[in-house]
Amino acid sequence: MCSNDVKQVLTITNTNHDSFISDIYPKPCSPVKTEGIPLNCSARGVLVSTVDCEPIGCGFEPIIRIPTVLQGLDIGSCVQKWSSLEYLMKNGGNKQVKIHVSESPQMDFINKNFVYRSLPFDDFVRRASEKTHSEYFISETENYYLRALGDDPRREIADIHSQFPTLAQDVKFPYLFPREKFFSSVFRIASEGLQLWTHYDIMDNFLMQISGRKKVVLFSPDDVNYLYLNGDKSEVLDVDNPDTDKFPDFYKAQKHVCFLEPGDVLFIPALWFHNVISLDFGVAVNVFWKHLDSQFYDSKDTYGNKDLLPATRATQIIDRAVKTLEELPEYYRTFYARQLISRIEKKVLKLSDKT
Ligand SMILES: O=C(O)CCC(=O)C(=O)O
Ligand SMILES: [Fe+2]
Repeated sequence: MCSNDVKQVLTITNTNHDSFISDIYPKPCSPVKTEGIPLNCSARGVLVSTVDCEPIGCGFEPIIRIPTVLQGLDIGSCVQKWSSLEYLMKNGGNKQVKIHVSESPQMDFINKNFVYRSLPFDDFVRRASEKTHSEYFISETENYYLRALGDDPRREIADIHSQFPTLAQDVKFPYLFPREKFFSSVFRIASEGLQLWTHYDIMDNFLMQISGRKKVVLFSPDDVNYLYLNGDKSEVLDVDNPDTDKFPDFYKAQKHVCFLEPGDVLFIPALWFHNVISLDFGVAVNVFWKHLDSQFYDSKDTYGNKDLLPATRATQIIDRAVKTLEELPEYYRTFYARQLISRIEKKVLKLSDKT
């Protein structure tokens, strides 16, 4: 049987930002003015604030835009303090949080094998940290996952400074991107063994692992056709043991794997798929930022998971085209459908006639 090619994610272990930056950006280039990004931003702002490796005006030429584990960054005292459950519970308080609860440790968004419930934050932390529960919703071995939201999720963007101000004092965000591009900071707390569905996000992201270890499997956006997408999620949840009858092309997708320890920061570029397994009970905070000009993003999207506006518009146009093709008899429909597909391949993907 064919299996996926596996690559280790690049890890950068320097503890010093500047030398870390110069490892990645060895080639200074002349500043170029780019809208939205101040010319005088520090070298730290360079790493991930651009797309397609274009020079962005900070005197460095970005050479990578791939997932990277950054070790040795100073992300604050949370790494020491939050290893104590008592500390986390006391300083997180008892505000209600909405959580995912499932019997299976493999949480599946597409088949919805979980329920949403609410608990006070401190009770949730205690339950998520234990393997069997005396109080439970479904069963005494149920699994928990928190993806924190704003207090009024339809209006408010998740930010630990607003929703968990006391705990937020312990966290230093890795501002390797311009501060004004910041979008949200999200608490992620999971039971041991929990596997989170394979999905992509539309913004660049630093996933800060604060306590517990995690295995992350990533896939390049170039492999989208092998990932059996349903919205922004892949139908392939069990990436290490996929159903090959259902997902025969999945083995063609290259896996990029890394293991995160407390204190590690994983850069997940926008559109890179990720599947996350918590090897221990663990706490993470991730920071999303708008690396593109703000006009690309839906301003009403408080979750930060809506596709970019032109992508949404293009999808709607294609849906209309499909509906219009349905007016034709099948013989004609397939003929024109093939032509439309090859038009997109030629004009957008720049594939030649032969490919
Ligand atoms: O670590 C997790 O729980 C999920 C992380 C994630 O999906 C993200 O940072 O975008
Ligand atoms: Fe994500």
